[in-house]
Amino acid sequence: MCGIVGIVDASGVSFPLYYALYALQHRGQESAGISTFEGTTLYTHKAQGLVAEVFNSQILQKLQGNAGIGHVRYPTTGSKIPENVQPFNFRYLGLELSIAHNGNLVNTAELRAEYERRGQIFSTTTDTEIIGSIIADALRTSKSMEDAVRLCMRRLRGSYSVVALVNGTVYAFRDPLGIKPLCIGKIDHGYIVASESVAIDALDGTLLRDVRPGELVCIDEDGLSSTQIATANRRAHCIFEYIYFARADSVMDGTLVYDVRRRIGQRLYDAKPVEADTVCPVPDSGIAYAAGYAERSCIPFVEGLMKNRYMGRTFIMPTQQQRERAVRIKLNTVRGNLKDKRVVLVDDSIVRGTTSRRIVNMIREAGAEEIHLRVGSPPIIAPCYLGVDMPTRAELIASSRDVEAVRESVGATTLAYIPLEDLVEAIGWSETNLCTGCLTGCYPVDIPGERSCHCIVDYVAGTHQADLSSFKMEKERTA
Ligand SMILES: O=P(O)(O)OC[C@H]1O[C@H](OP(=O)(O)OP(=O)(O)O)[C@H](O)[C@@H]1O
Ligand SMILES: NC(=O)CC[C@H](N)C(=O)O
Ligand SMILES: [Mg+2]
Repeated sequence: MCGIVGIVDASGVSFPLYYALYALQHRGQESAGISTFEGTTLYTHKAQGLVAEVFNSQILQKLQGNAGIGHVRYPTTGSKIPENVQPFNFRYLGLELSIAHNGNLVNTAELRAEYERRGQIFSTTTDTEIIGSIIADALRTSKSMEDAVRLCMRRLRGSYSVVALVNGTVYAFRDPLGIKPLCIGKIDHGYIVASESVAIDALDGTLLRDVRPGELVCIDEDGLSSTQIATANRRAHCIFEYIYFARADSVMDGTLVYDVRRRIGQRLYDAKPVEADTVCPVPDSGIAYAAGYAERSCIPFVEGLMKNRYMGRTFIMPTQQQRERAVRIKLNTVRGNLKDKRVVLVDDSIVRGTTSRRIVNMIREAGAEEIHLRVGSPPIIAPCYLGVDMPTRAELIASSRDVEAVRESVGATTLAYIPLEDLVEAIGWSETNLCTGCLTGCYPVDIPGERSCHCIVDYVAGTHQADLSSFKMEKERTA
């Protein structure tokens, strides 16, 4: 679930890109990269590590130009090797293309084989390079960016929000189902597209609207324009973005994520009330849920776990050993707030069970009398193929256990999950407009061996609509 950003700003982009990536760090901790363009030169700096480790002001000063893109990676296809760090560059007779992607394709192998047969040489093992190859190949044969993106939308199966820098113009597009988020903002001297609105906030910008599913947005020195490339009969926004991935202060597809999580917390109490002394969140993402639960139950919100602020997210770490060790360093108990207490412990999700098992144990050792675990998502029973690194059923604690067996396995006194209908209502999109694959085992794209709920996608004979007025776009969003 990487983070992407694209900026055109008349006063230079490397520092704004850096700040935007900083705001998106929670979406990918493995590597970071920026490409900018000035004159005829494409500049790129990228490496493994956190944003603050990869860049410093000297490096940023060398990334010249008024247009650029950036990426933070959380690997889903292709391992954790330096070659797979984004953005990826493609150069051909004066064409300078750089590309960054959030999402995951499910037809990578067949597309790669096809392009290899056509003579394409690949230097990474990611799905993203395929997207770049399709675009570079189309532009090389003098097609327009609109045609190149139309070809992508016809050929790619899976999720993709993409930013591309083509000779100093920034393009952004979102798959026809809008699986991964992408939004547009106005900043002082230009425009920004980013995975989440917190990146726009970091630059003191204004969120204009989300990129529509199937839309191609173009930003250059003249401003912003947009073309609808494809339309679908439904959306499929990733439900796990609302549950875990997005920052609570982001507005995503029209909804403040904090509000969604707080509403879920309230409904969690309604679904299975319990008598207790304290409501305790599992930081970070359990906090908004616990706030809602405490509000509805009138049980005091008390922090029984403290998070070490220098630790990243543990779920998105690549190996189980790293995740296990990290949970203990990341979270510690506040003993005085737990001793002899009946505690409602609220978290957003139980995926592998690494976190819950460990902290239930820690809270019990701190002297809690009862631990009632409440979870802001239904049981996660099926893998994600579309951008979250939970690839097999075997690693998901709820895929082969019922609620009672999960409770026993994590050691809680009671355990309750939010029902899917309540989660969907709290989000505000109908279930048919959400991707619920990890909760239901039914996916919005065809995946061999899995059930799919079919979607119909139409390709629009796209006319380029100049749309330079931010006011007009704002009105559109609120209409
Ligand atoms: O069952 P598990 O496999 O342990 O995964 C679920 C946990 O992982 C996530 O937290 P994480 O520490 O990644 O990030 P956070 O600080 O944003 O909550 C999530 O919020 C759950 O707490
Ligand atoms: N999490 C993501 O969006 C990852 C993008 C891409 N699939 C990669 O693995 O690099
Ligand atoms: Mg957590």
